[in-house]
Order: sequence, then structure tokens, then C-alpha cells
Amino acid sequence: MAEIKNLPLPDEFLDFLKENGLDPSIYAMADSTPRYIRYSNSKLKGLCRRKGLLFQIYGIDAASGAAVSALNISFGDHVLDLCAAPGAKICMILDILGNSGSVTGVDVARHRLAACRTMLQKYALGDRCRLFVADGTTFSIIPSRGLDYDFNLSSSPLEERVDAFKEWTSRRPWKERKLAAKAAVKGQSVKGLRNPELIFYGPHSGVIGLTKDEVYESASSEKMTTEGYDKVLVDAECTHDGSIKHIQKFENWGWKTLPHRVLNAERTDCLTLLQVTDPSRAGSISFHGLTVAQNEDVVEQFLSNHVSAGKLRQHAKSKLQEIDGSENCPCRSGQIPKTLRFDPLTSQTSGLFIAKFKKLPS
Ligand SMILES: C[S@@+](CC[C@H](N)C(=O)[O-])C[C@H]1O[C@@H](n2cnc3c(N)ncnc32)[C@H](O)[C@@H]1O
Repeated sequence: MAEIKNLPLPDEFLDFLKENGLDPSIYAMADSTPRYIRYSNSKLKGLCRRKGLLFQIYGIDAASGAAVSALNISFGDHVLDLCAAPGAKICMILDILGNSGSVTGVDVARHRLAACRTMLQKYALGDRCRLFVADGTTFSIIPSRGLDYDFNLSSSPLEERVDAFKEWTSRRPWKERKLAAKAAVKGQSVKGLRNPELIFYGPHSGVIGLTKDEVYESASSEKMTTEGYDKVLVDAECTHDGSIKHIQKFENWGWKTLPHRVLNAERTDCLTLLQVTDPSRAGSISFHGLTVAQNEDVVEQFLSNHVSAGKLRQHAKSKLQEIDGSENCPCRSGQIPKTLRFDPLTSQTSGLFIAKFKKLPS
């Protein structure tokens, strides 16, 4: 593939970069962007013990890895990944948690989340994971904390609980699929998105033994705060101008389609809405665009909505946090202190912006 600096970037895109104070040379390292992998030491040891030299590795961009590290995941955390597909970050989160806590992955794109499910199964990481096709801006299902269904302690055995979830299988009975399709059509919201639809759950995700009403119960914002997630990752959709890999795809898609696909104003506005979504407890957000409008401006907007519990009571106070270990990352500070920018040229990653917030007690 030719170096990206020699690619025929359309004038509109060059103007866009200029307007945003971005130097087109940030795309010059396209051909030499290294491939990154992550492997888990404990897993490596365990697997090596059991299967000789076999060990498990998977690819993840270093900047994406930094977005997950920013969460400072602790043993037992219940983590919400609001834009989860196709799933590189959710794999890393599950890998860090091991046999503790849980992860709930949400994405509006069913086909992308189905690809995420395939990845979880391929890497055997789905044990404590649930995947919901849902709109992250309105998602309000709390984590299941009773993660192991206890047949002995339960007052009614699994078979007696009408509608109770049993072990997940990709081969759902025809009747169940028909009912789900009917419910999905009924549940169309004003935005045209379906009500949450559970498309995968692991054996220790807390779903088995619960009824549909229990699994899909929508929590009040108060309950979401007290019983919600310990960490939230919002890997928001954006124009993707910061992603080298995305820009390279226009070689196949045609450069003329770039202004429509990347710079479409309506799309950008709608995405900004997601980017100001309130993470329910503590979380990091990461964006793949490089413009100030998609990054620092969103952080400013978020903070102004959350700066004072008294000012806007529907939002709890939030504070920007320092990202631990950032001194060892190939990134620089964003225009707002404590935020990080990985541009493709200096970081040799595919490009990312990261901000970390902590919800403060009101
Ligand atoms: C940058 S990708 C996420 C990449 C993913 N975190 C990973 O590590 O592979 C952004 C995702 O956000 C999803 N998305 C966009 N709007 C959404 C919304 N309102 N609610 C949930 N997901 C949304 C898109 O479908 C897309 O899969």
C-alpha cells in the first residue's frame, strides 16, 4: 500500500484539516504503524502448562490499550462498555478482570456486536460478559451482581421460573426467535432503535436463572448511581479522521466518498450527542477523531453540565482525572490538561483522544 502522504486526499479533507489546525503529515507514518499485541501472563502460564507451547495473543492498538488502562480496573469491578463493537477493548477488560466482576457490552449496531460475540467466543473470554444491542444514550440496565445462580438456595428451581434464562446457546428455538423479533418491532423507540436486546451472555454473567423481566429491568437514575457500574468506557463513534486505518480504507472505497463519510455534518452532530452521554460512575471516554470540536469541546461541554450538582441537578458532579502511566505512553497532552492525544505520527498508533472522569459524591 502506498504511503498515506502520497494518497490523493481530497481538497475538502485537506481544508478540514487546515480549519482544525491539523497537519496532514500526521498521516505520513501509515505504512510503518506497528502492529501491537496483548497477552496475559497468567493465561500464558496456565496454557503453557496444559498445552505445551500454545499461548493466546490478540491484536490491540496501543492507544486503545491506554484507553482501557485509564479505567484502572480493579478485581471485582462491574464494567460497562457503551460502544463495545467490534470488541478489542472489551476483550482486554475481560482479560484484566479474569474470574471476577462482570462486563456489559452495548452497541447499536447488531452486526458489529455479533462480530464481538464471535471474538469473545474465539478467545474464550465471554464467561462474565453480557452483550446488549441497545442505544448507549438511554441504556439503564444495572449489572447482575448475583453472578452464580445457586440452584440450592433459590426458592424456585430453574425449570419452575417461567421465562428464566438457561445456558446461552446460539441455536435458539424458532418460537423464541419469533417472540424476540415481535418484541423488537413493538419496542421501536422514537429514534427508531430497538429496546435493549440481549444477544449473548456467559455462564457467570449473572443472567442464568433470571427471568426476562429481571434481566431487562430498567433502573432509575438514582439506582443506576447506587447499584450501577464501577467503571464505564465510552469509546464514542466519531468522524474517524484520526484513525489511520480508517483513512486508508478510502483507497478501496474511493476518495470521492471521503467528504461524505468522514465530514458529514449531520452525522457529526448526532455523534456529539452520544459523546456527551453521562457515564454512570467513573469512566474514560475515547474518540477516534482528531478535531478539537470532537474532543476538547465535548469534554468542556461534559464538564460544564457536570461541574456543579446544584447547577444542573440531573447530572452528578464529575471531575477530570489524571491518567496513570500516561508518562510512559507515546502521546501528548490535549488542549485541556489531563486529557491525552495519540496522533498517528508521533504515537505510531492509529490515533485516539482519551479523557478520564470521576463522578464525585453529591
Ligand atoms: C469506535 S467504535 C467502538 C470500538 C470498540 N470499543 C472496540 O474496542 O472495538 C464505535 C461504536 O459505537 C457504536 N455506537 C454508535 N452510536 C451508538 C449509540 N448511540 N449507542 C451505542 N453504540 C453506539 C457504533 O456502532 C460503533 O460500533
